[in-house]
Amino acid sequence: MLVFNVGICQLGVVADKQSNICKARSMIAEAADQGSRLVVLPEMFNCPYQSELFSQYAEIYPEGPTIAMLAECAEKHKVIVVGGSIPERDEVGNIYNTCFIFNEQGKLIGRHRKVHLFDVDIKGGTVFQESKTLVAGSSMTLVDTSLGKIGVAICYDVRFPELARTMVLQGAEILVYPGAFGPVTGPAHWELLMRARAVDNQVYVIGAAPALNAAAEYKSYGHSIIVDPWARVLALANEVETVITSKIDFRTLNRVREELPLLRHRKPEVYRV
Ligand SMILES: NC(=O)CCC(=O)C(=O)O
Repeated sequence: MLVFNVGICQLGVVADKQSNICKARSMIAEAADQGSRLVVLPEMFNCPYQSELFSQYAEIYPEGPTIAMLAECAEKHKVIVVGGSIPERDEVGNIYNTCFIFNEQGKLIGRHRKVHLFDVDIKGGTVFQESKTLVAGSSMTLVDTSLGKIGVAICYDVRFPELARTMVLQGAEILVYPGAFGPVTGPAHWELLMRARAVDNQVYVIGAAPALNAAAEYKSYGHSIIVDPWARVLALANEVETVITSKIDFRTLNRVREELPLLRHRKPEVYRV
């Protein structure tokens, strides 16, 4: 499909898992009512973004109320749902930061386990250690959909341009990043990184964040964003709970790649370390 709408549900995550699920359900409906064919949720949308809580909110595929809600909403509204992320427990008890992706029939078509865990200690700023409770994923996630090929990665994964480039070289036309930047790196880097991945790779980029919850321990920067292959910002939220939408038009992607053929001008033989 050449032209269609996409939507982001920038929901305010609270401690009550059931409330988060209900909120996601109604915001997916709202995005679908506004004409979105692809709906994206934020990182860790069913639980507060705190390492010590991930185990308590985790679900094992295909069980679990969050996973069931995503599948139901995709089928009911006939949309592709990129289900942000939730803590996922595997059969041996490891927990991952995982995005489940469902097609319009409510069928699971992809699952991305965050590859780069957010372990940082920014002096005077953010201290976070996902690896205290999470295990990293080890593969790239590209899904074939009725709208085209979509690459999915999660938040801190956006800082690794090699991942984006590899997905694009394998045909991704849209890169989707559920995320949750904080108040320190958010203003400095969130929009910059989303636009950088778009201009580097001449793709659409979608970054979906939770709304700011002033009572939460980890405060999301919000600012969900949709960027086109020329790095133009098509839609940008502030920090409050909202649904944002925009049109995606693959004729723009084709024109940008034709006029400025970056991907064809690459010289990988020069870039070896
Ligand atoms: N949830 C995350 O991965 C946060 C990443 C982040 O804030 C960053 O600056 O990178």
